Order: sequence, then structure tokens, then C-alpha cells
Amino acid sequence: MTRATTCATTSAIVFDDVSLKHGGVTRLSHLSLEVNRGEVLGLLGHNGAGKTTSMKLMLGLLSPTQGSLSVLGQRPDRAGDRAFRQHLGYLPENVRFYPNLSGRETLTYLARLKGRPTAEVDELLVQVGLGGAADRRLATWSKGMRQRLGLAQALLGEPRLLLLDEPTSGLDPAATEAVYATIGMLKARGVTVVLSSHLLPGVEPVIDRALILGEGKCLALGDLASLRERFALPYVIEMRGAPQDLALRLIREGIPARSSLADGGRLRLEVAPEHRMNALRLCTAFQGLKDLEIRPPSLEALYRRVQAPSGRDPGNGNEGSSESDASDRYQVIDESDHTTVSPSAEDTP
Ligand SMILES: Nc1ncnc2c1ncn2[C@@H]1O[C@H](COP(=O)(O)OP(=O)(O)OP(=O)(O)O)[C@@H](O)[C@H]1O
Repeated sequence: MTRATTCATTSAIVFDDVSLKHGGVTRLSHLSLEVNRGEVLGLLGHNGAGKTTSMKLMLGLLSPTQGSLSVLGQRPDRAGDRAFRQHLGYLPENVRFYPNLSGRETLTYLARLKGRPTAEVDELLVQVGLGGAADRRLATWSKGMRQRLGLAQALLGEPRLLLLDEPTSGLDPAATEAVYATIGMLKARGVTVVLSSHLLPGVEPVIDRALILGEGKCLALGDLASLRERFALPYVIEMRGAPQDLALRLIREGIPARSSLADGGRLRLEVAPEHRMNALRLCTAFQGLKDLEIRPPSLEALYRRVQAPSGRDPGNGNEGSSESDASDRYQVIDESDHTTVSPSAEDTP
């Protein structure tokens, strides 16, 4: 029995060593992945990394050339029954509709195709903020409005699995927030969501785990906490009122740090995760300190690190090492003249 079959009951999605080669191009290579029911997975990667290919495999629009996958307990490319399709919602990357139909006509038509009562249509149009434009022809709608209609059609029939390919593309900040709020609401109802996006700061609070793809391969998979631990990127401490030679003082205490000036004359320190508590203790001991903010490495910083050639995640079968002595990566920059000071040269009182 394959792993895809055995895990199918507890997982919404199981990829078991899935590869897809097409016309001499490897679109996906040896991907193994389990997504729990009710989980929000961020599918991240540069252009051509394999995000859309992964979604099309989940939808059964493509079949793997190696390995097996299961979606909602079924092999998607063999699941011809309507009930299976009704449990899936998909927002494609480039959503297109007939320009001469109105929003209401379009959604009503799609509801009928999906075998859903058309009574859902008005509620969904209001939910995505299109209630007022429902009877206007789509030719007169903006790109962002059409994108919201795309989300509405993906939500038809209360899907158990929602695949959203760049759902906030073309949306203004308020509409983007509304999409994230909708995803949060669906997650609370136990819906599984796979979300591909290039807008990392936006998706960071929304996703439970990130799958970072590169050239069809899994470069990293995990929640933010485990990715932070694995890649040991620096924490950032920003302060007002700290002494200008703070970095040198830290280094004298054996805390490797990099300092620079941030906006508004604030002092910005980068310290390795294992030194952050000691750095905080030292920083907060200064009498003139006016405020202090500490930030863990962002999803964007982790993404950049993973995409760097040396950032390949050894835990996912890729070459290279993600782990190195964190202290190697932190040097002190003397903020007064921005010269780099080596720890050994300055490590004397
Ligand atoms: N119809 C196709 N036929 C052959 N190869 C394809 C086809 N569509 C995509 N590919 C290739 O598959 C690989 C993965 O493409 P995919 O569209 O999955 O990337 P993506 O991560 O979704 O990129 P983007 O962020 O640009 O949407 C790329 O090398 C791409 O050239």
C-alpha cells in the first residue's frame, strides 16, 4: 500500500515522491508532502518553481509520471465523480470570464455547472464585496473585481479543499485583507487551503506552513518556527537612545552582532538567535534607552536564505548545508564610520 493511500484518511493531501516530467522539462521532482485537514499551506517559489503544476496535480488536471498522490482520500486524476469535484475550489492564476455576462449571471452559470443551488450566488457576491456591481457586465469591471469574482466561484459549494493560485494578485490593500480574512474564516471551519503567493509579508500571518519550491524541488517545508530554527537567521533589535558603540560593547561580552543606523536615527542590531536573550539583557540595562523593538526573521528573509545556493534544506533531500556556525555570519560594523571590525580585534576591554 502506498503512503498516499495509508495517510489519506487523516490528511487532505498526500504527495508521495511525486515527479512530473513533460516534454523534456522536469516540472516537479520527488515531492513528498502531507497537508492536514484544516491546514493553510503557503506554496512559495520563484517563477517556474512548480507551484501551479503542484496545484494542477492536486486537481487531477495533470498526472504524475512518478510517485502517487491522494487528495481528500482519492487519486485526483482518477476521481471522476461529481461529489469529489464539489469538495474542491480552485482559483486559477489568470482567471478569465465572459466579458458580456454580469457577475451574477457568471456565478449563477458556474453554480449550475457545479451542481449547486443558485441561492448561494448573492451571498457569495456580497461576501467578496461585489454586491453593488453584481448586475454590471464584466467588461466594465476592474481587474481586482474580476479577481474577487474568481474567489467567489472558488467558494461555491463550501469546498473542503481550496486551491488559490495568487489570490491577491491585482487587489488593493483592503481587498487583500478581506481575502486573508476569508481564508482565516474557512480555516476555522476546517477547510484546507493551499495558497500560492509572491507577497510574502501578506501571507506570513495567514499560513500554518510554507512549502518553498525551486526548479520543481522542495527546498524547505515547515512552519515559521521550525524554519527559523533550521536556518538560524539573525533577530533584529531596533532601539532609540542606545549608545553608539553598543555593538562593540556586545562583542566584548562575547555576543557577535552587526549594527547599523535605521530610519529616524534608531540603532539596528542583528544578533544570532542563540545570543538574542543576552543581547536584550545588555541593551535594556542602558539608562538612556527610550524604546526597543525585537523582530524574529521574517518569512521573506527565510525565503531569501532558502533560495540562496547554500540555503538548500538538507532535510528535504537537496544538496548543500543550511547550518553553519551562526557567529560566522555576524560581524560588527562600527556605525560611526561603517568600517567592519572583526570580533577578535575588538574583543578586549
Ligand atoms: N504546459 C506546460 N508544458 C510544459 N511545461 C510547462 C507547462 N506549464 C509549465 N511548464 C513548466 O513547468 C515548470 C513549472 O511551472 P509552473 O507553472 O508550475 O511554475 P510556477 O511556480 O507556478 O510559476 P509562476 O510563479 O510563474 O506562476 C516550469 O519549468 C514551466 O516552464
